[in-house]
Amino acid sequence: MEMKKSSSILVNKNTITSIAIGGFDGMHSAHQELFKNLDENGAILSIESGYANLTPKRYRQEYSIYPIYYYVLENIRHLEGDEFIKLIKEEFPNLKKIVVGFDFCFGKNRKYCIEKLKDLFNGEVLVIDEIKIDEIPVHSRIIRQYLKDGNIKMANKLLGKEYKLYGQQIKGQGLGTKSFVPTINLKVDEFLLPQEGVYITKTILDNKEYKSITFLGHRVTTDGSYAVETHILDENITNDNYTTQVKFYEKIRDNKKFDNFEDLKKQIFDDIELAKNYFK
Ligand SMILES: Cc1cc2nc3c(=O)[nH]c(=O)nc-3n(C[C@H](O)[C@H](O)[C@H](O)COP(=O)(O)O)c2cc1C
Ligand SMILES: Nc1ncnc2c1ncn2[C@@H]1O[C@H](COP(=O)(O)OP(=O)(O)OP(=O)(O)O)[C@@H](O)[C@H]1O
Repeated sequence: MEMKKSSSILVNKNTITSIAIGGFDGMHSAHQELFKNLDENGAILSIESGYANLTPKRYRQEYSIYPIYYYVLENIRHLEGDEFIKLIKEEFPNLKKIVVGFDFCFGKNRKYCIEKLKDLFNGEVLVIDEIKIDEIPVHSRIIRQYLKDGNIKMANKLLGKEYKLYGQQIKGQGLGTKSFVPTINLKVDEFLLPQEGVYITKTILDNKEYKSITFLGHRVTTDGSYAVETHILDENITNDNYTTQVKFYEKIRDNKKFDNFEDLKKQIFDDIELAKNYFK
């Protein structure tokens, strides 16, 4: 199906004939399976719990061609089952089909689930069985845990893409260029930060992608403060104040305290060699 990405603000809800419902933090491979079952006038109904940190709300549309409509859980959680369905029918008057996963529940105390949805909705309800990859069920909470454990490979496998976060460039200690290597220091809000350590990454500056290596953690060797720092391989990038994106590929080691700057510097150059070989 050849379709352009559509933003929910540009799409009239009257044209929508199918929706997928859920939280959709991560827009991971199981979520994408749901979206495959939407028709060409499909939409995503994303229920905001406030906990999303894999793809915070304003970054989610990037991962689907279907327009995303957001509902705040706090505002709808008190609804009884029939009230919830009534609301959806009012919002999308031409709705014919609802796509949800096997564990979808809704309404007050989440007491209404698939059977109730089929009873209450006078259209098609398509239920997707639990999607697993290598026997591991695909869920946002499981992906979060892999990231917290530094297991980027598994997180990416379940995501169906590289985990990517957005950050704002900030000033560092000013030590990097002088004593080690130049780095872009980032302030990251909203996104889950993987475990402390050194990672093979790609960094996107103004829509251009660069091979990079990224350190996340407390700078235990220098000032002890928490930092997210990216060093771009192969190129000399002057620090321009672009919103920066970092895509994670693999963790190469834990954060470590070094006895002196010289040892840390040696280690950083070894890390850089490893990263260069990874991308060969
Ligand atoms: C690839 C790489 C690996 C790093 N590894 C560590 C580390 O293991 N331990 C540590 O304390 N700091 C580590 N750092 C952070 C350095 O301490 C940091 O770059 C230095 O303090 C300069 O900071 P600045 O950019 O704020 O001036 C690493 C930095 C890079 C780029
Ligand atoms: N592995 C899966 N297989 C099939 N459907 C799924 C799967 N994971 C989520 N869904 C469905 O996708 C929609 C969005 O669900 P939700 O946002 O709760 O995803 P989740 O990844 O399970 O999140 P969490 O881990 O926070 O519960 C729901 O309709 C849900 O039933």
